[in-house]
Amino acid sequence: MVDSAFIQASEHRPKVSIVEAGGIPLIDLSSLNSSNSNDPESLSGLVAEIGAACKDCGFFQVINHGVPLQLQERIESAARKFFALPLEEKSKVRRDEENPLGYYDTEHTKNVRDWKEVFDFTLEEPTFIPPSHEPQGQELQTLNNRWPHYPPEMREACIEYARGVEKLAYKLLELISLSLNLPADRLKGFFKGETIFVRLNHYPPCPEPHLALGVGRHKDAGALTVLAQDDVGGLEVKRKADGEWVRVKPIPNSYVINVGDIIQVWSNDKYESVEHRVVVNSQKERLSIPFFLTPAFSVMVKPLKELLQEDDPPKYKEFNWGWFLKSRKDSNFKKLGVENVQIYHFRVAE
Ligand SMILES: O=C(O)CCC(=O)C(=O)O
Ligand SMILES: [Fe+2]
Repeated sequence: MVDSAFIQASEHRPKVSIVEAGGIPLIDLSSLNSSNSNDPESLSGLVAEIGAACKDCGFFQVINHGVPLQLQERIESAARKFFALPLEEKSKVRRDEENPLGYYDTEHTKNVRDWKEVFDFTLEEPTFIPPSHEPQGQELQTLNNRWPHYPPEMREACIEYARGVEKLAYKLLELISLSLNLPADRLKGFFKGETIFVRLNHYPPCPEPHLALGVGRHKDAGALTVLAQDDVGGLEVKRKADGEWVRVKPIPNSYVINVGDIIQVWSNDKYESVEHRVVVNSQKERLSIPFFLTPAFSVMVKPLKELLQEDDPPKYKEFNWGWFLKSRKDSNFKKLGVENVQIYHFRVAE
C-alpha cells in the first residue's frame, strides 16, 4: 500500500484507459534553423501554427528545434546517476525553507504528495528573489545552486543543457509575440535578470498507480515551459475542448511546450495556461526535465496594453512575479490546508 499522503481524492485519480487520439499539435521548427530562416513567408506560416496551438490547446510538441541532442543525453545520464544514489547522499543537497534549490522528495501539489523526487537548479548563479512573499520593500535573497559531488559532471551537464534550451525558449517567446501581433522582441525586456529554473523530475515505479499521481493537476506559473521527457510517457493534458485528460505521446528528440500563467495574463486570456498532470506506472521509472522560462522577480505581471480594447478590458489586476514565485515555493514545501496562490485570485470581477 502506498502511504496515505500520496492518495488522490477519487475524482482526481487517473483513469486506466488512456485517450491518445487527437493529442497535442506537432510543430516542425526546421524552417527556423535552415538557410531560408529569414523568409517572411515560411516564418508567417510557423507563427500562425504556433498561434493556433497556443489558442486551441495551450500545449504543443516541437521537432527539429535546433537544441543539440548531445546536451539532452548528458543531462539525462547525469540525472539518472544522481537519482540512483542512496537517499542519504541525495539528502546532502536537500532543499530547505530558506533555499528552494536542490533535491526534494516531498513536494505536494494541491496538498497531496506527488510520487516523485526532483532536483531544481537555476540557470543564473546566483538568482535573486525576495526573502518572503510579503509584497513590500525587502532586501533580496540570494539563491545558490546546490550541486552534488556525484556525478562530477552534474553541474556542467545541467548548466550547458539549460543554456541550450534557453535559446529555444526565447525563440519560442518571439514566435508567440508575433502570433499575438506584437513585435518579436516585445516580451524580452521582462527577462532581464530572469529567475529561470530547471527541474529534473524522477518518477519511480509506483505499486498503486491508480491512486497516486507523479504530479497532481496544476498549471505552470511561469511564461513558458520547455519539457523534455524520456520514452516512458505519463504526461496528461486537460483538453480544452472537452475537459478530457489526454496523454502526450513521447516523440524522440522533441520538446513539449506549454503556455504558462504569465502568458495567460499578458495576453488577457487569448492564450490559456492549461492544466496538466503526470500519471505513474508500476513497471518503469520515468525522467522528465522541464525548463521554466520565468521573468525577473521585479516584473509586475498584467495584461499588455496593446492587446486591450474598449470591449476587451484587462481581466487581471497586476501582481509582482517575485512575490508570486516566493509564495508558490513556500507553499509547496509542506502540506497546507488551503490552496496556494493562483492567477485567478487576481481576476477582475466582470
Ligand atoms: O513530468 C512531466 O511530464 C511534467 C512535469 C510538470 O508538469 C512539472 O514539473 O511542472
Ligand atoms: Fe507542469
